[in-house]
Amino acid sequence: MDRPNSSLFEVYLRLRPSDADRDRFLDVDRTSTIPTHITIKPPADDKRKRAIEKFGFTRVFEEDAGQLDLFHETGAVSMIEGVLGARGREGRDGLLATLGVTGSGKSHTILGSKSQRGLTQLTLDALFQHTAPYRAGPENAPSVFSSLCAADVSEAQLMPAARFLESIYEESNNGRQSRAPTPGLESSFVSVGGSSSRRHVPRVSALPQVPAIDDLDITVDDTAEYAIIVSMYEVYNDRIYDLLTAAATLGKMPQKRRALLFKNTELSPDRKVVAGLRKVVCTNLDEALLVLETGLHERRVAGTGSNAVSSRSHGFFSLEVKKRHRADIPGPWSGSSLTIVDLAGSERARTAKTAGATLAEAGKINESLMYLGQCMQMQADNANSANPSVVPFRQCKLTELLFSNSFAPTVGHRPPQKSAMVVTADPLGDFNATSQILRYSALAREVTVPRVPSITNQILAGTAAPPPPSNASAALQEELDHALAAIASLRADLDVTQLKLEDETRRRREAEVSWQAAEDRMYEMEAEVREEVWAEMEAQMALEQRRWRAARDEELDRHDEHMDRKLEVMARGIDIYEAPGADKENAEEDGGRVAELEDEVGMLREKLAAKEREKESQRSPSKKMRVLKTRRWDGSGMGVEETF
Ligand SMILES: Nc1ncnc2c1ncn2[C@@H]1O[C@H](COP(=O)(O)OP(=O)(O)OP(=O)(O)O)[C@@H](O)[C@H]1O
Repeated sequence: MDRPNSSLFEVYLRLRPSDADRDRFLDVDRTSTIPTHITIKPPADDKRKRAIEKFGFTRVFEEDAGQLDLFHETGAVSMIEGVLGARGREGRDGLLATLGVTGSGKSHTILGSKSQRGLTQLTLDALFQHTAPYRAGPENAPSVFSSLCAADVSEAQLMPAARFLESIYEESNNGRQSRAPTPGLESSFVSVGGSSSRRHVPRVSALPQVPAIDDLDITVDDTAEYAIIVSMYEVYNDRIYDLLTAAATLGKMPQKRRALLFKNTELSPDRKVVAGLRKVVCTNLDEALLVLETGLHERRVAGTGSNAVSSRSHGFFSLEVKKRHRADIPGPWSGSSLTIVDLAGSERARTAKTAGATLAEAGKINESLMYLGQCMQMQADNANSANPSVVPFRQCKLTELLFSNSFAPTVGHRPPQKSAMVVTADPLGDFNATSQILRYSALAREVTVPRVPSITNQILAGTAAPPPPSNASAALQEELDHALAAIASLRADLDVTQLKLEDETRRRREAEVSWQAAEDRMYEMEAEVREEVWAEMEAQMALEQRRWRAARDEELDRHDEHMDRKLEVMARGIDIYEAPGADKENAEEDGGRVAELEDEVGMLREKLAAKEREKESQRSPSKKMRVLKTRRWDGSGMGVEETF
């Protein structure tokens, strides 16, 4: 079984020492000087009758391997040289991650323990040691700091480490007037008391100092000057959260954390970056270690059934190395990042004794690790394939963060990131969970030594049937080998499919619930809208009615006035006619005139009566009416009586 020629990730396996009182299920193949293969055999009482499987890695580190072995042999040094960049050249991004079952030693490897430093601390130490003579200094001088801010491509908020650490100290002290001593000087921080958010910021001298890396040979570009910037974030429930911004709000009211985007920015068309992070410019190792401790404190941890302090999020620690040409007028800054990732434990949701939010978290963790598994499997298959398939890394935030920059960019000439994964395993731990991780992370796998099933034993032993001829037995054995290999491969696929199915089922249920809620809300909204429209229509109708009545009344009033004026004129005419002293000669002539007027009055009376009837039928009862009630004509003259 050969390892693939090339893959996106180098994959290392580290075995952790264990004193558990169990059978060992994992053995290292020692046929080569540098071990690269292991075999796992299922427990003797395995009901599923699984075969023995063999897996290949870039290298296997056995239980006695120390932190320095890992540091030297996993390519950490060449990654450091990568971010520093060759003389006159831009650097290359690097990514170092750990993957494994909960409690298998991921955090121990990457972050160390109480007594030992991990790959992160060793990398920081190496970077600060070797860039010391070439660092732009002082990094926090206003001109350097502002040029670093201007050169940032990720919409970040940069802050000098001293200010960042001071702000945390003061804030966590609930506004008490005290200043944090400058980090790096003897004992940076002491216990912070007097508030409900009491916390202890570690003394640098209390952090592990071993192993040391004094004799390291690292190539640095001596024509350049450097600056080192630290940022930390986590992927929690498929969202990216800044750990340093959260740390800076300690002691304040808890705020809703803002999820960040992983994207190409205007200034970063050639690679994706986490946008909007808080980044801390560190001038020395102690500052960087304190920032790391502060971010780690933020990272969510909780006791689960599988490990007392299991990481519930995928933690990312990013070391950005800024570089520019050293000259009287320095050149522009370029930057490369070395990202160190502590992946969450892969305990299965159903085996972890978790509940509520923790169960949901376990679901998300398993989901993202399942997608990671698919990507890892695909990259291993692709490495030796003439027709490589597309690695499906866009399925979740975790795989996007890990894989997006692993391919040559379509814009610019930036080399793709160099990546390494350290898979950790406990050879005396949980066989099912460990074998699953090994299956999808290994660079090569095969079923080499099939377990002979009991029926085969019987056939070969000749107890159940007459012994077949020896060549027939060999053929049968070979056939069984193939069958078992096929079964093992199908089983691996089944595991992945089962996880996928569980995930799909959960998603379907969630979708159904939200669909139902949306439908209910829709009905509610429809009823609300109907009521609103109805009320609006009624109001409009009432308004229109009022307007119409007002217009009608106005019209009637105008008409009444007109009639009144006419009657007045008529009455005045009659008065003139009856005036005393009119001479007799005019009487005859006037008689004719009176007859004419009488006719006209008759006509007007008829008209008035008609109008009156019309008015009666239209007039509103509330309206004050003027009614012409009676008119008398007594033959000796005309009289009009008005009544109201
Ligand atoms: N190589 C090792 N040598 C010594 N101790 C180890 C080693 N690997 C792990 N341990 C110890 O085993 C315990 C569990 O390890 P660790 O916390 O690193 O597991 P983990 O895989 O990170 O778990 P989780 O996923 O829950 O965070 C720790 O006490 C750690 O110190």
